[in-house]
Amino acid sequence: MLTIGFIGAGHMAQAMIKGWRDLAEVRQIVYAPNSGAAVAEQLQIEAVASIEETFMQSDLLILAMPPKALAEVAPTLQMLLMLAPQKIITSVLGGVSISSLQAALGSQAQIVRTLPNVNVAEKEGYTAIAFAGTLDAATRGAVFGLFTYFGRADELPEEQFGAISALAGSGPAFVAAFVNALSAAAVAQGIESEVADKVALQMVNGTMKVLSKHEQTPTEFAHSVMTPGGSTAAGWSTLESEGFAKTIAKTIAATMQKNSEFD
Ligand SMILES: NC(=O)C1=CN([C@@H]2O[C@H](COP(=O)(O)OP(=O)(O)OC[C@H]3O[C@@H](n4cnc5c(N)ncnc54)[C@H](O)[C@@H]3O)[C@@H](O)[C@H]2O)C=CC1
Ligand SMILES: O=C(O)[C@@H]1CCC=N1
Repeated sequence: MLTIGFIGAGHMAQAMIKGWRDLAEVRQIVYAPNSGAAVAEQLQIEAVASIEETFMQSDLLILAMPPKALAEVAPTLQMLLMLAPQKIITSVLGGVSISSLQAALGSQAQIVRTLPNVNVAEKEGYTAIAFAGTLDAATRGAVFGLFTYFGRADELPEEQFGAISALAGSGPAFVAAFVNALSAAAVAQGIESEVADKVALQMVNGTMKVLSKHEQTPTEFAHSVMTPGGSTAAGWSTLESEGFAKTIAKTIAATMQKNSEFD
């Protein structure tokens, strides 16, 4: 039995717990100062009372608190790691590099830096992974296997984590904003809100399925919808003249800028 222990019980921890909960031979436990017990009860896992207890019971510890809480949590973990240096510490802290984690926890710590997204809850996640030099090949393979269980995972150079965080980590929020904007625009044209939400979701789901077949690039696909001289082309032209691509580029840049401030 492998025990995975979470420090932090927020949105990301909960998504990971859901994604892994039907994995045979895995037990999940969680610690968070105020919400741990309630989250554990809701997700039917075990709550533990302290960082020490989480550490001692876990084979793999997931740091899933806000990046700024690392300074608070690290001294306890650093001390515990002196007693059990083999524990694998997997961080999901946005923007926090392996070298910062090593500075906080000790240079010999077995650190994995990951960047999952909330879609892991439905096993449709994306996770970027980088390993500290201290991890052997077998451990890297085992951790990689856990993250591919709930979606796609790639080992990527840390320099790419900022852009990937904006794209894959924050991206679900931006896609949700797009769905919401489509639905709101239909409501403004007289469609009932429930109907607009349902139609927008079905359309986006269908589009993603077709695009995922990779038979056309997104641009080719868009052009296949645009009947020459037709209505889609008129809407597309407004999308371009109103600066849709520029807005997205600025959104990604602002997300990356903030992410870079956490290290
Ligand atoms: N939400 C997301 O989509 C993603 C989040 N992340 C990372 O996951 C981490 C958590 O983010 P969210 O779940 O969104 O935040 P959240 O605010 O939903 O959850 C944070 C959790 O950490 C706990 N916490 C706060 N201070 C703590 C401390 N000193 N010791 C132990 N636990 C503490 C809180 O009680 C809460 O359970 C962040 O580092 C974030 O960068 C990474 C990728 C995606
Ligand atoms: O908003 C954040 O800072 C985290 C990192 C990626 C998604 N959520």
